Amino acid sequence: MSAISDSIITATGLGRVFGSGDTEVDALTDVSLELAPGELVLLRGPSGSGKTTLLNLLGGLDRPTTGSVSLGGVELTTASEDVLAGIRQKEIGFVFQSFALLPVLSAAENIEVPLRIVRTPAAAREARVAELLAAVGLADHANQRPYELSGGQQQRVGIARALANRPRVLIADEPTGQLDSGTAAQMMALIASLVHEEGVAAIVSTHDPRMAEYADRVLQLHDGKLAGSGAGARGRHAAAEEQPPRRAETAF
Ligand SMILES: Nc1ncnc2c1ncn2[C@@H]1O[C@H](COP(=O)(O)OP(=O)(O)OP(=O)(O)O)[C@@H](O)[C@H]1O
Repeated sequence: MSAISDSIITATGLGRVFGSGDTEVDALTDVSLELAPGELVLLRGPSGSGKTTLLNLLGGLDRPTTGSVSLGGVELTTASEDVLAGIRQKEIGFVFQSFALLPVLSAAENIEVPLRIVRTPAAAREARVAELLAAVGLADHANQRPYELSGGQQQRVGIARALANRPRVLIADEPTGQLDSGTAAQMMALIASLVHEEGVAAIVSTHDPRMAEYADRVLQLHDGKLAGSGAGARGRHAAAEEQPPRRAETAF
């Protein structure tokens, strides 16, 4: 009940068909979900099950064939390109499997890019970049370029950049796909702690079943349909540890 009224993203009956005629593909069929602040939802499913398609729709990078997505009360499905661009810049942080850093910029400058795009004043940019570099454990690597950093360090920069404008939603498509398993686990732990600290609603796709350890909730996609959902390990721990005070807070 409270998750519904608190949710930042509400997707209802999402469907996405690619192509037409003989080449038509039902990439996504009748997917409904909600995301609440401070919640890390893991999106699992085999290759081709529709994870990227769903994340693109939730992030306003693509429009559904059927259904609707609202973010903070704004209906993305019918929003103009200008409105969508503004929402993507200010309300959503994207993390990509390929890191997608600008190679000529340092770690600090990469993190600063989204702040420059929304014309944040220099002093505030500097403070936010320093805060984020520290939060992702790269305070000593501020001036290094991506090629001077390990894959895990590059993805830390990617996560910091995604959070730069204090988005309400974090969307990460296979953020650990290019990392070894130890680094991948560190990255998910980092994402989980930042999501909870910054109160961001996060949805993260992965092939790796071990990542459920860090999630509050796990959604399973199969052939473009939601095939199941359940509490992640974090969600189970949180429910056991936090339920009494939460109930008291939401008793009304
Ligand atoms: N632009 C497109 N044109 C045609 N078909 C597409 C397009 N994008 C995705 N598809 C198809 O939609 C289905 C879902 O693809 P999607 O990339 O969302 O899956 P995924 O779960 O993210 O896969 P992976 O884990 O391999 O990234 C697949 O059958 C794919 O071939």
